[in-house]
Amino acid sequence: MQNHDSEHERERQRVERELRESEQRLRVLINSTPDIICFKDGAGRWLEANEADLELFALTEVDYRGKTDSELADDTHPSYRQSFLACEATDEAAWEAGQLSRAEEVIERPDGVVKVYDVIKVPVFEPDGQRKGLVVLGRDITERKCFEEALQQERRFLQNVIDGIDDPILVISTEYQVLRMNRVAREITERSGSINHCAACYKLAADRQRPCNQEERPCPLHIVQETRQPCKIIRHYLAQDGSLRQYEVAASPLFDEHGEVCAIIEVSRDISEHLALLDELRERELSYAHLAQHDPLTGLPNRLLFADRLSQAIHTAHRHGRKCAVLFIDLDRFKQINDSFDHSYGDQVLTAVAERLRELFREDDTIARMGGDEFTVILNHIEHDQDAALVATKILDLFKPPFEVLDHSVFLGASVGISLYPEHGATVDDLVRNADTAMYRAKDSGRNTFQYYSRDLTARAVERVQLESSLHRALECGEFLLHYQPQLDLERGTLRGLEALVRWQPPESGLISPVTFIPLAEESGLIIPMGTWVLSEACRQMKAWFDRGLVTAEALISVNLSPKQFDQPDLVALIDRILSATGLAPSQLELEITESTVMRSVAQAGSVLHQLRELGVKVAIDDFGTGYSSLIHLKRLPLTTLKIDKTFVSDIPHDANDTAITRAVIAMAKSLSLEALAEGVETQAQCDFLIREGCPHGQGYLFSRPQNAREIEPFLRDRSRT
Ligand SMILES: Nc1nc2c(ncn2[C@@H]2O[C@@H]3COP(=O)(O)O[C@H]4[C@@H](O)[C@H](n5cnc6c(=O)[nH]c(N)nc65)O[C@@H]4COP(=O)(O)O[C@H]3[C@H]2O)c(=O)[nH]1
Repeated sequence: MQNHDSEHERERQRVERELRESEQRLRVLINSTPDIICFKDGAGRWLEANEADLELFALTEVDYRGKTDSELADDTHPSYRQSFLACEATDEAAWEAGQLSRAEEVIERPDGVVKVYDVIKVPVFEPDGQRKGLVVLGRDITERKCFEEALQQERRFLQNVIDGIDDPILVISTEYQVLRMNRVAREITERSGSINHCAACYKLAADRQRPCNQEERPCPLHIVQETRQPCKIIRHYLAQDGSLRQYEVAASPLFDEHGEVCAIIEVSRDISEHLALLDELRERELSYAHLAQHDPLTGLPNRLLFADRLSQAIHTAHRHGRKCAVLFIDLDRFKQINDSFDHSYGDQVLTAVAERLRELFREDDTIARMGGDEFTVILNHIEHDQDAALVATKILDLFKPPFEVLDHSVFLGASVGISLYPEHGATVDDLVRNADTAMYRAKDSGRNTFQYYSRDLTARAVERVQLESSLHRALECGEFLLHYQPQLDLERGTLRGLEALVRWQPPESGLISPVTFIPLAEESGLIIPMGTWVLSEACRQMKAWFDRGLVTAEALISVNLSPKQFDQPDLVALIDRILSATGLAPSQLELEITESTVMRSVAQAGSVLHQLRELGVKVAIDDFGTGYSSLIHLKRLPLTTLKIDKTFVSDIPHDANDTAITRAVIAMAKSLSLEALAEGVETQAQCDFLIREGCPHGQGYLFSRPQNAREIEPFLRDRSRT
């Protein structure tokens, strides 16, 4: 029994020793950690705490065991009070949660140091649910918290800085993700309904489902990634009020630690106002420039701008070896109007005059008001001296109808002075002064007229202007007629055909030669209607002669075509229409075109000639030998006849040169399989020479002068018998 007791005692002592040792090991263990560890019982009384915990709460010298937090709060320095009470509250929360809970607890120490602990509380229950004990583990996170706080502060500071900028700022990752934005950018995205600030930039800024592609919408992210340099682009946005806003988007790269672009900073600035201001300034500048160079009353260029334009016109004319003209216009009777009515009435009359003048001129002509009732005009590209007179006449015609101003009909006239570059001056001042002098001469010579600075030009221009207006009348009144000159087979004396030659028979004078009026008709464009009439009349007459048996089916009617006629775009169609209308066979029509007309543009002429040949019409080269035809070109063109110019024929067979040329032309015609026809055959000697040299055809006074249709008929009758 005693043995049993002592054994029991030894066993107890061993267990006690082991327990102590285990407790010591446990204590060493829990004391070896810097974390705080505490065990409480179900009523919140401290059972055990490690050294870290005791030191934290300055409990090393306090008998803490069996005391609650509230009791310890009374036993320790008052600065701990708040921490103990807070701890008690979080203990309770852990009990109620019934499971591990975690929270940060702040402990303010008597030395003023504030510690933050990350505290885990694990409640332990009895099987019947009674509270058994609470394990409290805490880690000092004061340093981390300080670091995080500093970081937060830094972030807040930076955010405040970018929020303080009034332009929207976005930081965008290379994955298009908006990483950060400032206040303005946030407000804009909120206003536009894109609340998700972390959305992709294309969704946020452009409401797109995929990244912008460079063509539709330039992407600063792409540009910066490619160039690694900052870039600027302009973007247009429709604002909520419907106005179009323009933003300048400046993007800069953000590099990572490897030097790679990891994001961009995009700063957008609304430059709409700035641009509008620039536009306004530009417009204002333009309007100042306009005011400085224009007459405020009529809006026409003023003296200053006129001088500038004239100097340009002189320069251009000089460079291209062309002419230009200055017209100086002074209103007749304007002073009377100004004196009879008030000045504002006079102003309105001047405005009306400016309006009429403006309508008359082409875009590249300048019309200016020099002051008072004086206007000037610059005519660029004057081809002939007389062209300026035609314009002056049109200006004078402008003044024929009265000006209706404020219920009054005002009759005005004008005097026009003309100076030409380079004949009448090489500078702005010379040309204006001389046009002015000419204008005074026009006033002296009875007003409502024009004068050139040089008198002989005026005389010629007047004649030309009159001739041109008479030509118009001639066409309207049917004053043109045709003469016909026979063309013969030189050897047999039979009729080859007839050349139609136009004449003008004005009622008040004798016949006028085409040499006088054809060039003018050509210049004024009148040649087109006139030429059409000649063609129709010649074809009609030829058909009539054919129908009456005066000419054979092989006989031709030759009609001259001037360069402008040849250039008509519908020439081939016109001839086709005339042939159909008159019933003449195409093979009976021969068109005469001068060498120079064809040589201007061989390619174009070739195409027209081919079309004419396809129609069945013959084509003769007129005045052959006077131009500079290249044989190669002649060979390529579908011609039928070469007409040897009468200047060569007139001196054969005496003149050695002309004889040689005529001989060569006949030989050339043969080698090109063309028919040669000599013009201006006046003597039998000429005719014999031509026959000897093998020229098959000719025309000239030797056989017949050109005569009207009725007069030529006996010749036709005679020849058709031969
Ligand atoms: N010295 C002399 N002259 C002779 C002789 N035989 C004829 N002539 C003249 O020589 C000119 C020949 O016409 P052209 O070379 O086509 O030259 C024509 C032609 O280029 C042009 N022309 C005439 N009628 C028309 C026409 O209807 N339309 C076009 N576009 N031009 C025409 O006017 C030019 C002159 O015509 P015309 O005054 O009728 O002058 C005609 C004719 O009268 C002669 O033996 N000796």
